[in-house]
Amino acid sequence: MRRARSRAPQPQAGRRTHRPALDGPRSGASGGVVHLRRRRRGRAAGHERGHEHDRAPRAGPGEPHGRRAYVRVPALGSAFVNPTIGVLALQGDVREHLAALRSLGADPISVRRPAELAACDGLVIPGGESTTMIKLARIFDLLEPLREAVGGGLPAFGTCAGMIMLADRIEDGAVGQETIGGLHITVRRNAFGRQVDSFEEDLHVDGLDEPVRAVFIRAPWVEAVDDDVEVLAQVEDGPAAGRIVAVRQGRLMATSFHPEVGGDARIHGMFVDLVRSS
Ligand SMILES: NC(=O)CC[C@H](N)C(=O)O
Repeated sequence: MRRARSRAPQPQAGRRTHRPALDGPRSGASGGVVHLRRRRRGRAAGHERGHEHDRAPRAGPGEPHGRRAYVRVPALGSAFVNPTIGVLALQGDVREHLAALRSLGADPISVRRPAELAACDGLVIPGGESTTMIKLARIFDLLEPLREAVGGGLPAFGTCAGMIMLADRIEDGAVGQETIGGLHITVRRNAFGRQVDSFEEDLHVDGLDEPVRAVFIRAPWVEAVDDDVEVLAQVEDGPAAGRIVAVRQGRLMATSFHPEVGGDARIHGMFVDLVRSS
């Protein structure tokens, strides 16, 4: 298992640094204005990077006791280039996501502990089995940190079981099945049928010029979306035509299918761009 990263300060261009929290815009070293933004809540909690100077002082008045506040100081004029993107590694096809992210120049890490989650600029929740994944998240004390991180604005991308994990509401879930939530959708679990009903289809995805070969494996579909959710793709053929299978809502993305399978990293590319611009 990879541990939470603990590195010496790095001079690399584009590498993000953490500085004590400051309010409001302020002059940058080269005369430009650097907007210091408060670090997202979910990622401040349980933060355990290794260096004292990476750590912000304890939160000031008005902040919950013990919460550390962080700010991000982007290099002037450049988005951060190699974002650290975690893949929730409790169960499922973690390796395929790590490979896709690596091929895009992101810095992927496996996430099994709160400290690893806190080191992420974005998070992928893989395909697998959502009922198992959610139980393991509880057992590993990750469920609340995940909810706090996603609710606090951490960019997240769920595929198949990962879509279920991000959904606010489930139809046909296991009894009492919980989710991380955050994505304002109702997802229908196993909507296309059983494992033997798995299929592939060329799918047009909003934002991509050419269709993707979408692999559906005992997949959910999106039964309903709130107004703030953008539909990126719908099934084009067959009895399920019109069903919503890819969505975005702010910093959250989800697909019913598995873009991590088949060597086409364009949808991961959309997510990496989302992380870079967040
Ligand atoms: N391929 C998948 O991720 C299947 C999802 C699975 N049916 C679930 O409910 O979690």
